[in-house]
Amino acid sequence: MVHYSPDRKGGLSDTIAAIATPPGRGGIGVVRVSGPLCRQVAKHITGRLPPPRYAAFSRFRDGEGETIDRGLALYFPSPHSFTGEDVLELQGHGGPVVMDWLLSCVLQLGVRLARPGEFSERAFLNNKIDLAQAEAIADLIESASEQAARSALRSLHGEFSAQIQDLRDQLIELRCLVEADIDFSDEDIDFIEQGAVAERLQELQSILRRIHRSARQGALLREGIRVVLVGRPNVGKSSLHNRLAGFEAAIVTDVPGTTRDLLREHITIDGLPIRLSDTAGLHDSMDIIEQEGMRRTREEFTNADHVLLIADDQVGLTELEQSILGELPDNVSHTLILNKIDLSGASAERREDSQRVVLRLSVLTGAGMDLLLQRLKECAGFDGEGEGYFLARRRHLEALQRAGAAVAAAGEILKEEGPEEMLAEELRQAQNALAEITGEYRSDDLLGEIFSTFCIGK
Ligand SMILES: Nc1nc2c(c(=O)[nH]1)N(C=O)[C@@H](CNc1ccc(C(=O)N[C@@H](CCC(=O)O)C(=O)O)cc1)CN2
Ligand SMILES: Nc1nc2c(ncn2[C@@H]2O[C@H](COP(=O)(O)OP(=O)(O)OP(=O)(O)O)[C@@H](O)[C@H]2O)c(=O)[nH]1
Repeated sequence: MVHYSPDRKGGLSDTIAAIATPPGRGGIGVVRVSGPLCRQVAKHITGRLPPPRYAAFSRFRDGEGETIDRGLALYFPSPHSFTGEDVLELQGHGGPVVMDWLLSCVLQLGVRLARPGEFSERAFLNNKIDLAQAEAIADLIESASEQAARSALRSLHGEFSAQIQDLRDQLIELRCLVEADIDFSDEDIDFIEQGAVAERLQELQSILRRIHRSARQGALLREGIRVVLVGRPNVGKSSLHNRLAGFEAAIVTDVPGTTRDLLREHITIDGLPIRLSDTAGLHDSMDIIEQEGMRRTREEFTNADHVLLIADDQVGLTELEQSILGELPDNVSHTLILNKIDLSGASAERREDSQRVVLRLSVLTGAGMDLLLQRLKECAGFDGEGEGYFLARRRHLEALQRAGAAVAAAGEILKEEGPEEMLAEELRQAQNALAEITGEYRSDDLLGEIFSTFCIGK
């Protein structure tokens, strides 16, 4: 991790450059430059200033006049560029040597190397994009599925920000009304009727809930859920893992205790990422390696979102499964899977009692696997529709929750006919929480935290 030391005072007046394309060999590679020195850099390297926003085929030369490469130069004069500053792109042949040479020539002209995320940070500081949009750029680059990418793109286009902004405007309007009422209270002018305020608070609450829901779905697309497979040896954990993962990742044998260590895999079900871990079979064993494996298994399921406890349908639940069920933490949901129905003769089914969901299936034949996929999506709270999501981050969910809590508190104050000043204060809190999402209300620490996780050149 590159240490992030924001120097925002003079930070925006210097010129930065980085290789914008991924490291290694590629068909094309791009060196991107942003800041006031772009014009000079263009003249030095290409011999002229390319016409604004037109790709100009040029010869790139180093300080000695030697040709580095021939490529396209693109010049975007401020403010009509990605960063809002003058931007120059030198698009050459992708290859580490050519790119490094080109970059080092640019850096000799008084330009400094950009920090990770610094181009996006400048776009943010120059009001080209807001914070949620900047985050969406990173999320788009890192998205693991098409659905995740689509959701990130919606945020990048400003749909998420627009909804947040709209909500904020409504909060501000309501707060102004309440504050006007405070200012004129001794003159006995009733600007607002209590019933009307209550109604508007409720409306705001329901919009907040709707946004939170789309954002939570989006966060699931981004982060997924952690699922752990547990069960006694030979019940079919590794087979299930492989079936879910779609390829032979774990070693499957009929010797009990084959899986001695943890196996982790990232899979997606209809776009929902699942971090799956297969664990050592749980049993009372004297083998020191197996005991260590079992200790890790227990550790793994205490950190899980969901546990799939697998048993053999022919055997059913024994004391061991009962004791595992007893060990599961309250906040970890679980499903009991009775496997190998092809041997027991039962048919695939889902049963539910007050304590748990039980699935009967066969990993070998695939019967009942659809029930399991459905169950996993249900546990994640994922509806799989894929439309209308925002690829939100925890930070956004948390801010939405705080805004919701403040609106709820405002409603309480109103109901109990508490002081209007307190009501206005809660509305202000809600408004600030929302402003954190788009970055209008922020700390430098937060910016550092966000942009330092970006890749170089972004
Ligand atoms: N070659 C190249 N491709 C790229 C980028 C880039 O920087 N360079 N991008 C980098 O992420 C993305 C595109 N993002 C961009 C965003 C804004 C502007 C821009 O010039 N905006 C001006 C003009 C807008 C207009 O003409 O409508 C502006 O906002 O004023 C350019 C690229 C993806 N592809
Ligand atoms: N008939 C039948 N056999 C199955 C089924 N699922 C798994 N098996 C078989 O059961 C045996 C054990 O499967 P594994 O997946 O290795 O079991 P495990 O629970 O991971 O075992 P350990 O690694 O020892 O903990 C293998 O021979 C599998 O082919 C099933 O649904 N039906």
